[in-house]
Amino acid sequence: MTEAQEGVKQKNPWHRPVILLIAFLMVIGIVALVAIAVVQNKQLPQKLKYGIVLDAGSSHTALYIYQWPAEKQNDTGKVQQLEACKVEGPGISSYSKEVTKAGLALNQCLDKAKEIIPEHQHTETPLYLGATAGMRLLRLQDEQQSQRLLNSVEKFIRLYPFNFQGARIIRGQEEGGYGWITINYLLGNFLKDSGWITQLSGGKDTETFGALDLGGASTQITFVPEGDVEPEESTLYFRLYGTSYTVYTHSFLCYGKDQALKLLLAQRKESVSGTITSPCFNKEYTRNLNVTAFYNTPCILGLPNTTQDIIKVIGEGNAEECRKHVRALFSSTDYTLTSCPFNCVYQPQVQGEFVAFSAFYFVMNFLNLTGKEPLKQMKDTIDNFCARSWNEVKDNFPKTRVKYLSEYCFSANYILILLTEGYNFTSDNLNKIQFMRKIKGNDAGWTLGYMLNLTNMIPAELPSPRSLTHTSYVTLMVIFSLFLLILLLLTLLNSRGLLCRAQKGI
Ligand SMILES: O=P(O)(O)OP(=O)(O)OP(=O)(O)OC[C@H]1O[C@@H](n2cnc3c(O)ncnc32)[C@H](O)[C@@H]1O
Ligand SMILES: [Ca+2]
Repeated sequence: MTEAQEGVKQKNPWHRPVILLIAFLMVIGIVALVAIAVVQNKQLPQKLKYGIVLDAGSSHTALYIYQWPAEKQNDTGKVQQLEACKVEGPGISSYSKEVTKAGLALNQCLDKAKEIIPEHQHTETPLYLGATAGMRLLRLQDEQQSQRLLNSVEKFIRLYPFNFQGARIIRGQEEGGYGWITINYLLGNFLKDSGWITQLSGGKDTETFGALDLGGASTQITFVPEGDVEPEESTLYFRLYGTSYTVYTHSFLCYGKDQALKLLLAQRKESVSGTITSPCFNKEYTRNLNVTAFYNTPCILGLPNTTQDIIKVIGEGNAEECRKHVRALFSSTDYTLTSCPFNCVYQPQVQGEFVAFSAFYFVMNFLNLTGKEPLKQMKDTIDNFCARSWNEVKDNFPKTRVKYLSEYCFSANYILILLTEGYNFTSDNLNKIQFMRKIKGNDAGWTLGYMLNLTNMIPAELPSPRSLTHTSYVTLMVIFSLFLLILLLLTLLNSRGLLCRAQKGI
C-alpha cells in the first residue's frame, strides 16, 4: 500500500463498520416507525348504531333494521340494511274493521328486532312507521277510522323498548323523494369520492338517478329534470353534501298495480249473470271476485251493474287487447277517483338513468326482462307469456304464488304502458331504466331515505376534509420508508465507489 492510499483510508469518514452501523440503525428506525404507525393508528372497535323503519304498504308491511358506525354516520353509504322482516298477512289498511289486529300482526318482526339489536341499545334505537297508499285510501274513505287504526298500531308498538317516533301516513311526494334519496345514497351519487387521491385530483361530480316505484296502490316517479320544475307541489328541494337539487316528483294514487287492476276490471260491464272477460289474464284462467270487497275502494266511483255477490272473471290471454284496456285507464275516465290521471299531470321530459324497483322489478324479473332488453323484445316476451294457457303456466311455475302468477300478464302490460305512455319513455331511452330489487344488499324503497332524513344523517354541507384514512396513512409511511431505504443504499453504494476509486488512486 502506498502512502497516499494509506492517507485516504485514514481520512475517509465512510469507514466500513461506521457505515454498517448507520445502515443498521436506519433500518431499525424505519421498521420501528412503520410498526408504531400500524399499531398506534389501529382503528378502534367502532360503536354501531341502529334504526328501525316499518313500511306499512298497501299490500304488506315490512320491518327494516339499519346499522351504521356511530363515528361515520355523516359519510355516504355507511348505513347498511341489517334485516328485512316481512310481516305476515296483508297491509295494515286491511285491518280497518278490526284495528287491534293490525298491531298484533307486527309482533313477530318486532320481536326479531329485539333479538338482533343489542339489548343495551334498545332504548336509544329510533323506530319509525310510515304508511303509504293503502292508508291514504282508507283516510279518503273514513278519516276517523284511519286515525283509530294508526293509534291502535302505535299503542302496540309502544309496548316495545325502542325509541318510537310515531306512526304517520307519509305523503306521495315524500314517498317519491325518499325513494330517490335511498337509491342515490346507496349508489354513492351524492358525495364526490372522498378518498384522498380523488380529492387531490379535483374529484368528480356524479349525476343522480331517477327513481320509479310501483306499489300496490300508488306509483311514484322522481328525477332531476333538465329544465325548470313546476308546479310547486311536484318540486322537492334538497341540499345534500353541499349540492342543491331541484327534483321533480309525482305520486299517482290508485295507479299501483292492485288498484289499477281493479280500475281495469271495473271498466268491463259485466253480463247479467255477473261474468266479465279480460284479455289481461291467461286463457282458461277464472277468478271469482267478491263484489263488496272488490268495490270497496275510493279509486272506483259507482257500483257494478250486477246484483250478484260474485263477479266471475274469465281470461282471454291477449296482450295486444290487454294494452288497449290499460291505455283506457290512462286517459280521461269518469268512473275513477282521478278524472284525468296522466294526461293532465305536468311532467318534464324524463332524462338520465333510472332505477325501477318494487313491482317494476318483481314483474320484469319474473319475465327475465331486467337486462335492458329493447322495447320490441319486451313486447314479444309479454305477448308470448299472455298467449300461454293458464294450465300450462301453472304447470311451468308450480312454486310461484298463484296470486302473482295469474297477474303477471296484466302487470307486465300495465308496466309497459305506464312507462311508455304514462311516463313517456321511448324505445330510445327505455334502456336507461335498471330494474333492481336491491342495491349493495339494501332493498330499494323509501324507508332508508326516510330514516336518513329523520335522523339528520345527510348533512346539508360537505363535511370538512378528513385527515388520512388508516390505510392511506400506513401506505404513505411504507412508501416514504422505502424512499429512505433506497436513498441509504444509494449513498452506501456511492461511498463504496468513492472508496474504491480512492484506493485505486483514480
Ligand atoms: O307502496 P304501496 O302502494 O303502499 O304498496 P306496497 O308497498 O304494499 O307494494 P309492494 O311494493 O310491496 O308490492 C307491489 C305489488 O307487487 C306485488 N308483489 C310483491 N311481491 C311480488 C312478486 O314476487 N311477484 C309479483 N308481484 C309481487 C304486491 O302484491 C303488490 O301488488
Ligand atoms: Ca311501497
